[in-house]
Amino acid sequence: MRIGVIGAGAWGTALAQVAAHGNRPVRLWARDPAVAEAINTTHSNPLYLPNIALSPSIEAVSDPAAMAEMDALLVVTPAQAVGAVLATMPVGPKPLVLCSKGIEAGTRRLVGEVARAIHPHAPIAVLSGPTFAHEVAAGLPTAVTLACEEAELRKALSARLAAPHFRPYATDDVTGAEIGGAIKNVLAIGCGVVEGAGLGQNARAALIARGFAEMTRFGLARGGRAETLAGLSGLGDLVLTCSSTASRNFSLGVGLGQGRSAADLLSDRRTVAEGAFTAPVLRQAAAEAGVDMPVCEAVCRLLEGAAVGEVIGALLARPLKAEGV
Ligand SMILES: NC(=O)C1=CN([C@@H]2O[C@H](COP(=O)(O)OP(=O)(O)OC[C@H]3O[C@@H](n4cnc5c(N)ncnc54)[C@H](O)[C@@H]3O)[C@@H](O)[C@H]2O)C=CC1
Ligand SMILES: O=C(CO)COP(=O)(O)O
Repeated sequence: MRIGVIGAGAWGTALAQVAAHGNRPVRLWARDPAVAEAINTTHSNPLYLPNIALSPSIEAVSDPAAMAEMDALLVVTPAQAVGAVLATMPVGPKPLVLCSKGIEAGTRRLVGEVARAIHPHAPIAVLSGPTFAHEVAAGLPTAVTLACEEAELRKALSARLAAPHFRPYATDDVTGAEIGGAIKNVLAIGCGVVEGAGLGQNARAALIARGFAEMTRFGLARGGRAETLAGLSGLGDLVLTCSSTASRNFSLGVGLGQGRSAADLLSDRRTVAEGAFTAPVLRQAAAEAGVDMPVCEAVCRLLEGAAVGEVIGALLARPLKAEGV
């Protein structure tokens, strides 16, 4: 199975490196020809994944037509760009493996739903989990969820993408896998705020646990399964992203917690902090589904510039309730 990767940011490049293990040929599409040129000439991606030597069997291209020869395509652009980029790609009946984490603004569709609408003949899979790109690219042990409704394809993709340090766990719950990855980015911003404002470890653990209850409520309402939400792509990724400044979302939250504005923090970023885009869409999607998500709502308010003390105070002053989802 010849693998093509769409998107040469940190995660697309790391996934190309995984798929190229054992010197298997992989084609990596970069929007910017200069990025493709740098990858081909230096076998590295200094802009998005510095200090990692890439396999010479990765060939970078910037012409979408070059992806026509591939057997399966991994989609790894920022979530808000998936629709526009996929519309330019020669997909047809090729499987699409969605690796971006988010919900599309305006339509409130998960990335898999966006792909299905544009390429209705392409089978859909989702690869998601606790995966900092630089660790995966450095060959550190990593496990992911690989979701696909079609059993044969699920098996084939798992076998093709597995590597000695990279272990996919299979499920047919595509929706559940997508929802975990999208929502954890919003919650990670909240945990970063807790860190930046010095609110302590108890508060961070409370936010992770109550945030997970929100993720589960929303995931079940959209048709995902509880076991997926409690797995690698849900709880696993939530714990990772809520624990480290290696996360762009957590770091954004740290800045907010220190009193800087979202506009200021986002203005000097080349790399994507998906939670900032997902939060307002999630607020609408939750209202539409009738799901109460107070922690995600608090993150929206913080991104809009509300004061940390006021937002945390309002969260804590909510009526007391029973624990559970
Ligand atoms: N970096 C990580 O550790 C992980 C990231 N992800 C997800 O993968 C997706 C991509 O993230 P990264 O690779 O980290 O992003 P990045 O910020 O490193 O790079 C983004 C890439 O997308 C390109 N890009 C930006 N806007 C575009 C547009 N409008 N059209 C086409 N290309 C565009 C940029 O040129 C760049 O190549 C996100 O949804 C992220 O949540 C998932 C797992 C791990
Ligand atoms: O999705 C990720 C880890 O699984 C990467 O997290 P950040 O986008 O917050 O860096």
